[in-house]
Amino acid sequence: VAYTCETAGHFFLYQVLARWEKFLATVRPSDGKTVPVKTIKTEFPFHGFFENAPKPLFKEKSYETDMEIAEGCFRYIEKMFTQLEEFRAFELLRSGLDRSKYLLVKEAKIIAMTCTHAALKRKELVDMGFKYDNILMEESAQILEIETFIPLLLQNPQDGFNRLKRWIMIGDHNQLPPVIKNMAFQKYSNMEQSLFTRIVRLGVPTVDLDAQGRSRATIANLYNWRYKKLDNMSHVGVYAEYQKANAGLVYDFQLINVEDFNGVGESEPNPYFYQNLAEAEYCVALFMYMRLLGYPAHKITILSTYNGQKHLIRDVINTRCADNPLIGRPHKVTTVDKYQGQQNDYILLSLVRTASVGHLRDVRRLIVAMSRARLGLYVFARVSLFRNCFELTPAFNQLMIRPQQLHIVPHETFPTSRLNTSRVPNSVAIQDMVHMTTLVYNFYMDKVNGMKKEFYSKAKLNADKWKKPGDIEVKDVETHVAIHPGGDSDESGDEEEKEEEKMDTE
Ligand SMILES: Nc1ncnc2c1ncn2[C@@H]1O[C@H](COP(=O)(O)OP(=O)(O)OP(=O)(O)O)[C@@H](O)[C@H]1O
Repeated sequence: VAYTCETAGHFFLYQVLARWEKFLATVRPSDGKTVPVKTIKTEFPFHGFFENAPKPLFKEKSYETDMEIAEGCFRYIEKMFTQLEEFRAFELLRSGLDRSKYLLVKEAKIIAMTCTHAALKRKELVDMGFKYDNILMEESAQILEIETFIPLLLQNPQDGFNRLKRWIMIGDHNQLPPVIKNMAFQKYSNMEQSLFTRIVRLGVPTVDLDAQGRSRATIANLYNWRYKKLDNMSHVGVYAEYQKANAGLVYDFQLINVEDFNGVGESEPNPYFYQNLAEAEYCVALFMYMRLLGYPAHKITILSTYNGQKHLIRDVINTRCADNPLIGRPHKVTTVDKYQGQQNDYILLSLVRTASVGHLRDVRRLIVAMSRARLGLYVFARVSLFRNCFELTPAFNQLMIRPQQLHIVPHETFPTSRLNTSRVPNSVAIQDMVHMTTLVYNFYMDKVNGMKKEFYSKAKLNADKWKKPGDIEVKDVETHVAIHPGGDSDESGDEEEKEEEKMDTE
């Protein structure tokens, strides 16, 4: 009770402010009389508090200067109590929700929320007296036109005017639009057109990004044709990670043809739930291969263009490698649509379909898929199907310049010092999915056997070194010996202890 913000408030009022006002009454000149400079120093009531301040506190040269110092000191004290007053609400508001609401309305300078949250909580926010001047809307080409307006209406007008001053929309109409499940609404009412896209189509001036800083230049070529002007930022050609090749792989991007496995290509166990087992196995095999070479799992993402395939790939991973500490899981296994706005160093992409192109025919989906990788993009697909799709040709023409079999560099480990531009003399072309899975299995067994061998030879070495009790020589101690037999003031001492101390200070 003694140390609450409330008591601090009373203390300020009755002890601090009262003293300050008394001080002012003494030192302020009245009726044209002058007050001696010295009076400020002698009457100042907070000498004790400013004990640690550089001395002397008052210069005693002019009345104005010393008065300014005194007022500065008081402002310092006053600020502390003002802050305590601001925290006072937290003594009363006990639940996390109440506290966050208080912060939201009174303190927060920047508030982040989704448009869906804004829609759900609109009434609550307006009732709370929520206020804001600027809106920054990210991925606004992916928001329904009607939803775009909700964030603009989270506060009541003041004197008949909306206080909103600025609205910045960031988005890319070349990537995927909002999701409309009903086909009639989507196509015939054109509900999938966002306000952002409408504004762009109407010719409203926009600020266009003219350089990308994510992908290698070679990978950027797969999608930059879709933009008016999209160069590469300078660091993309300069940083070492962009200059080095992808370890164990000949190319930085490749389209890998996947034929039927046991006579099956795409399958549709439920309506619109497309799967392709051969591609799923191939993707996972490449992931396992990369992990065995030393690629970190969190740098690899597996994408597919269908939800069904996402589930199948997850199943394959759970069966083959998720519980294996040598391999584990990739950073994410998800759909291209869900991955819009995200990126990773290496993307393995499964296009699933083998009978018809399906919804990849929408170039916006292709652009999202091609633009997620920083350093490596490996696309698994039925080449004969996709190469004939007119809409996709600018990307597929480039993909098809390279061989359509995965080319690997055996025995190279991650990270490699090989430059991305250098030629690889002894690469191996993978014939098909079965070839890859067999190779990965053998590679895995070799690695495990190698590790076992190393482990046992080390164990043997340790066994050779084993000493019987009494074998250890007692050396003369040269360093300081403590007076007490249990005392340990030895400077050169315990490494572990030093580590602990270091960690403590950090
Ligand atoms: N100025 C910069 N310097 C260094 N790297 C940059 C710079 N700008 C962007 N990048 C790199 O590019 C990546 C992509 O940037 P960002 O996520 O802002 O793009 P975006 O336009 O939101 O992409 P998308 O919407 O397609 O996902 C960043 O993660 C960063 O690695």
